[in-house]
Amino acid sequence: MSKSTSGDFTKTAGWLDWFAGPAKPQFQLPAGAVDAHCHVFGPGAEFPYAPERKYTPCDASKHELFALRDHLGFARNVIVQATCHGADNRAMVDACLASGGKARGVATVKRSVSDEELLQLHSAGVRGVRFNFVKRLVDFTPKDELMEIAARIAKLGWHVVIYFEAVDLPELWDFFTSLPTTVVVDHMGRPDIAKGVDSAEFALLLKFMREHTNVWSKVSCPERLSVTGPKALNGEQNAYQDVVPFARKVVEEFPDRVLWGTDWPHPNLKDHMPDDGLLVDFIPQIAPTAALQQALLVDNPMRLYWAA
Ligand SMILES: O=C(O)c1cc(C(=O)O)oc(=O)c1
Repeated sequence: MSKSTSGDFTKTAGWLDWFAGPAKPQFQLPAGAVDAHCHVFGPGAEFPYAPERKYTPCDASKHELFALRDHLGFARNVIVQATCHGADNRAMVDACLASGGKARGVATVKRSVSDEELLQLHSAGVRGVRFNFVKRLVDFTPKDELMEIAARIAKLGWHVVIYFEAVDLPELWDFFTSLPTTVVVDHMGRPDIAKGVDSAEFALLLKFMREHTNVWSKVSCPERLSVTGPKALNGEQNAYQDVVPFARKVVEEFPDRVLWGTDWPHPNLKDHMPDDGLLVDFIPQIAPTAALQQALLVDNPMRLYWAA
């Protein structure tokens, strides 16, 4: 049965709901593992979707997120503000506050945010802001506005999460490299997997991380990036083979600056909805040793999100 969208909302046509009844992962997560990229959607009746949104999802509540966390064996979540909520952080903040210290957040704010609001976000567990440059998700925000926000949140010890597509990195380079904080790239900067791991496009992401030691990357979303699969469905233990060389390269070269997350509830997937249990089983393909797994899943996210 299709999942609902509550309140006065109708799901975007063709919307794929998150996978019900995920498998128990075969991969045993290390103790204290963090799902460092996931979202909550609404519920729309309680936390309305933003008027400026580009899609309307099915509801995906904090209760469902926490149940998934426990089922998969994660200890903690980092809840990233989804663009369907714009700069209204209430659903994300509510989830952080209800988590009993098991969730931190990444917010979206406008230049008009007050210092007091930033402090309230901090005490709810927010430790970063997200700047989004994916044109199908958001309208353009002037760079001077973003830089002003970055300077303000730097004082709180927060970082900036950036979401962009690989083809846009050259034009965003100067802006990204002048950010005054730790900078976390979402989903490896969305490389075009069909171009191969030796492409000039992916080389630019590696250069970005090599030359700028404040830059981290999430090695997440193989289900979004993969062209040839196989899909994380029906017990598949070797999913998304074409993404493995990309993520493994980043994990092995920058073991102290990588994060992993489910991306649940997987907004805007068009082809299939992965089984999140099998997505967890993808991790040892890209982080093959216990030391790499400990850094990726525990030490790095704890340093970035739970240091203070
Ligand atoms: O590729 C996407 O559609 C997507 C969207 C969002 C969001 O709407 O916030 O977040 C993500 O991490 C990925």
